[in-house]
Amino acid sequence: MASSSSAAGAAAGGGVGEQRGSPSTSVSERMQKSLEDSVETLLGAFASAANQHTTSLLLELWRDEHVKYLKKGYQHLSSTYSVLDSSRPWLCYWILHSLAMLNQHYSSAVCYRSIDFLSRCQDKHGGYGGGPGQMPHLATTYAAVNALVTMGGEKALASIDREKTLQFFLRMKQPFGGFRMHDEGEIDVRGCYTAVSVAHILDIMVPELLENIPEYICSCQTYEGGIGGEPGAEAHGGYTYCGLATLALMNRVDVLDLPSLVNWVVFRQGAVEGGFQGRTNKLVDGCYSFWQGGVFSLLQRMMPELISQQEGWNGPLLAASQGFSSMSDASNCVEEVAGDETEGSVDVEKEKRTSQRPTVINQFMSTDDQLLYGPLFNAQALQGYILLCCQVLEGGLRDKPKKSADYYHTCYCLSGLTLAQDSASHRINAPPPPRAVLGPYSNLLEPVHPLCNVVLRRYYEAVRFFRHSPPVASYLG
Ligand SMILES: CC(C)=CCC/C(C)=C/CC/C(C)=C/COP(=O)(O)OP(=O)(O)O
Ligand SMILES: [Zn+2]
Repeated sequence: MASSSSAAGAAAGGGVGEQRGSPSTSVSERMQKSLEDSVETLLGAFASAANQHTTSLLLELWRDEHVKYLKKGYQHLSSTYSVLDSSRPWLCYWILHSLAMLNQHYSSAVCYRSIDFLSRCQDKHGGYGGGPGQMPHLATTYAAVNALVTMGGEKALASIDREKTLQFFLRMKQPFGGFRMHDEGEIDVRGCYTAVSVAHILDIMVPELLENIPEYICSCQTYEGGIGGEPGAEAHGGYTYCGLATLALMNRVDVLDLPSLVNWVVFRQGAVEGGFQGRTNKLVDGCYSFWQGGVFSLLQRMMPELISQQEGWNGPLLAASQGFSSMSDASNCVEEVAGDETEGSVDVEKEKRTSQRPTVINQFMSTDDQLLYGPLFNAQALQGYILLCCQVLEGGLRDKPKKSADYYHTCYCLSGLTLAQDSASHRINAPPPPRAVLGPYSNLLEPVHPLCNVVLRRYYEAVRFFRHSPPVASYLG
């Protein structure tokens, strides 16, 4: 694609063409056709240079190589990445989460060592720094907590000081709704997301933490429709994911102009490559498979809100859900979590009442819950980009061909891959139909929670664990 603002990723059925006021059928049909062609184009290019056997090998996820690459990295965590000395909880998270998506189990020695290391990164006043003794930072706090949730088990989860984490978050909180990333640090939408995602998992979402966040994120939505890092900044996939996920966690996506956001993000998928770019006129990059793919995953779960925001979108958007049931009865939400709550402190009745609205967060309260709508992007083309262009034969995944693999891109390419595979599932946590998985079905990864990006079964374990923990003192006022 080089630097084109690609006509890609449109809703099947052509919502984008209509929204722009152009002759909708021909534009949307052409866009849809171009998306459908993109995997074919990639495969065709490879097939002409290789025999059929090689082509099917290229569509395989090279699990063993990736696992070897990740395990080797984890063994040498302290020495290999001295440039990332202030991001060591990130390395733990990227590697452990990648292994979890690949369904690899860690030895108790690895867990013990990791919990001990992350505990030494935990500041005595709350939050996690980039290494032992370093200043606590919201981003490394998110990474450390997600790494501990990914390992799971009481020792890992109980090592997090919830009370002090909340105190740290409240110290970073600004009255207008933003968060500083660290003491004296920058304020941007990452701060809102990292604080709210962690607060959601730890069950410390107190009202004063959430005050004015929706207004702040709303002020970061740009004329293009995506979300920038701060008011006035350019719309970018990383910040759009952070902003949308934060609001979804708070059930406040109503403050955004969702049709405009959809209009921006559908054009971020490369019509030729199938991968995503982070912003207009930039190159596609494997890591946006998650940041932009995650935006799509969330939008797929907030279609009723989107439809209600713009009349006239019902036709094209509903067409995008072909093959999906139109609306499910959400009343069976929370059964999964509620079933385990009998002796716990969760107000099941309240949960059930709020679950009548199919919000993103409610849709994950039950592993039984239905996905109401199909994806608004070309999930096959994205899988094609990840498998064909981002895998490195020696192990690991990358931004794009000619770049080297690294743990950040390995984590976010795999996170995007699993979301793309799951986007055609009809139920949360149910395996997708074979046609949804590009390449052999053995490519299928463990499902992740699109709001927190941890494997789904560990998300449920952590949510149950913290809901059964005593309320933090700040809660009691
Ligand atoms: C949870 C958490 C901390 C999320 C972070 C989200 C995220 C990835 C933000 C993107 C940051 C950014 C400005 C990248 C642009 O880099 P670039 O100019 O090198 O890339 P580009 O050319 O693709 O825009
Ligand atoms: Zn990248």
